[in-house]
Amino acid sequence: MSTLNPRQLEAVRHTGGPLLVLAGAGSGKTRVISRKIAHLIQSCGIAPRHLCAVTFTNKAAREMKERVAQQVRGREARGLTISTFHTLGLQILRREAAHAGLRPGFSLFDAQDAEALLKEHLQKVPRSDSSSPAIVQARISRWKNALVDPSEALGQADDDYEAVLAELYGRYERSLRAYNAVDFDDLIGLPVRLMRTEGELRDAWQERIRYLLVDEYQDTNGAQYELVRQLVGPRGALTVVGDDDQSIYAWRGARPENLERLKADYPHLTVIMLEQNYRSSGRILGLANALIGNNPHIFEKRLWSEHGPGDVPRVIPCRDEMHEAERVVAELLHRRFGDCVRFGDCAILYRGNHQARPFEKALREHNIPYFLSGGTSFFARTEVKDAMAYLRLLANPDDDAAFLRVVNTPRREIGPTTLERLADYAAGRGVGLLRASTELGLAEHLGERPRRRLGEFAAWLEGFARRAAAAPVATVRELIEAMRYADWLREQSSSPQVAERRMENVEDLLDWLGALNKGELQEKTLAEMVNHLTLMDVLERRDEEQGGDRVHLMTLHAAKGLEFPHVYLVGMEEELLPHRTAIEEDTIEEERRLAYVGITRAQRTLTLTYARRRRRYGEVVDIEPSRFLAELPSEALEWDDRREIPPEERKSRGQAHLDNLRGLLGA
Ligand SMILES: Nc1ncnc2c1ncn2[C@@H]1O[C@H](COP(=O)(O)OP(=O)(O)OP(=O)(O)O)[C@@H](O)[C@H]1O
Ligand SMILES: [Mg+2]
Repeated sequence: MSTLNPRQLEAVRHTGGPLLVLAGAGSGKTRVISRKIAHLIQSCGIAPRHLCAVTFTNKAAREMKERVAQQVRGREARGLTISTFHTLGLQILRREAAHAGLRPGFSLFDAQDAEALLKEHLQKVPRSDSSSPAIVQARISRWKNALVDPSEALGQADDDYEAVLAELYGRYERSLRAYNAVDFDDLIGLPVRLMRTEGELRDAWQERIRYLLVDEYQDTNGAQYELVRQLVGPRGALTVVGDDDQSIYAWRGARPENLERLKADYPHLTVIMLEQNYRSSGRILGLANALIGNNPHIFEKRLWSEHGPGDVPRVIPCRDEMHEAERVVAELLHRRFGDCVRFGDCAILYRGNHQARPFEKALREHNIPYFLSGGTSFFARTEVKDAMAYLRLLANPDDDAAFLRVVNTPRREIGPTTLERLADYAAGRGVGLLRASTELGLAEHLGERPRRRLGEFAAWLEGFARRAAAAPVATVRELIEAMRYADWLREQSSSPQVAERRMENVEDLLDWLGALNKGELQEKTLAEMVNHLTLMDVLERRDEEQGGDRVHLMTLHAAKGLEFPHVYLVGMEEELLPHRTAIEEDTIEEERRLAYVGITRAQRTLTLTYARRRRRYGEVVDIEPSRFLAELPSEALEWDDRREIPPEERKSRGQAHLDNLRGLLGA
């Protein structure tokens, strides 16, 4: 407890009623949570299994576990739950599956699976075919996050289009249930529904979770808010910490007003504000305060720091995105070999994932190790998931999620209604979908044509499965060829080059399988090889996560809650940060908060960069520096490389803005 300031200490010791810690970036909110967990176990005698802490990402959960482990010895912490909302929801659903109408072993559909399901329905519902599955899915997700069910959605629809979407929502839900599957939003929504309708079940969970702590509370959405309320109940054994200035998930239904709503829902709420920042040097903090000062505020906050002023934050203008990447890489090399800074202490943060590419290229060219968070891993690629699903199904005919993934890949004209009836029938018989496809009893539920299509598919696949037992790798190759997967990829991809690259990924997977089969694992069955590959995926990810001395690359959203000694906030440009859609939709404040999150990740140095030209949708366009640069106090920034802009270009579109900035700098 010695390293907590008096307000933090008060927050840790306050266990008598609900508590909100409302404070700016780097003020030790997350530290309060991890210390409080230790306090509740060690001083309040609450058994760890009755404690639950919720964080925003898996990475944050891992870090929190590490922080707690420093306070509480392994044995003492047994049974403690530190997880994301989704993992907590999954844990609840696993226990209460039957109450939620799910059978054990239900599948979890990721966004891709869900979109594929919607695509099928889009072809069936009149007037819906012009919508993209992603847009429909986003709408459904918003409904689910607001705890609106399909019939309510239909009731609320005020035009035809909304009504069509609500209808799609209903069909989507029925399919999910028929497949014994849930999607990500259900992980929160279904537990909430259960707690609302089944008093005993809710009481049991309230008994189980005697104290709940929530980090990054400003980004909870309606469903998550309600889950917290149900779990906590009248006892109010709750600590939440948050910062309204870091609310950056409005687009996913997060509601910073949930901070205010707490006061209404818990009249005895205590609010503690923290004002000392322990993370950043004074100049960096000054920039952050100045920037966020341009947003209106629900709660006024001031942050101060005892650290010295530190290095002056810099701005580096660059010619284009490649130049930007090279400049940053040159800086990194300089830090590494000039200042003996670890690569792992440096982070490159950007608005959108696509911005990572030039950086990856430049880092590779200079042999700088890096770790890209949130990029698409090999095993998350559609084509690799397709091939893996075929492998899984060959190895285990009962793998229903794999069956659903491949039954229409490539297209086999087997519609959602057919699949739902098949799922109903299979559930009644207690067999997997693939087996059910060839059973005679199906005739009572399905017409002749759909039954024939299903039967043909199943027989075709079973033929391969039999041969796979003796010669797994060769058989899988044959299968990929027999279904003309390469042609399907060409049909599905935006260009022949993309299709080719995707086919190469499939080839890579097959090569990998071949190597496994030849190597020490020669005797292994297909099932064992598949499990091995799945495990490799897990291992690879874990390796990435723990990964040595590497530069971090991630989006601003992914950087929330983290800190790095040296931060490069790149692409400080109009239409990038703030993002173009935010400019169009007038949601600049959220973009400003995003920039604030970026700046406040930095501990010792902060470097802002922008490109004056950038390739956008295949065209090179002139770019203006971000308005947020102009909002920063000029005396607090060092402008790099002023010669960068040749005089003849001074009349370019971005010039007015630059002149403005220069004026501020007195240059
Ligand atoms: N009382 C303290 N004494 C020394 N260091 C502290 C203290 N409180 C917090 N810190 C350190 O300050 C840094 C920021 O703390 P923490 O991550 O908990 O802040 P936060 O409020 O959760 O930030 P964010 O809003 O970005 O999530 C951490 O490195 C933490 O260890
Ligand atoms: Mg935090």
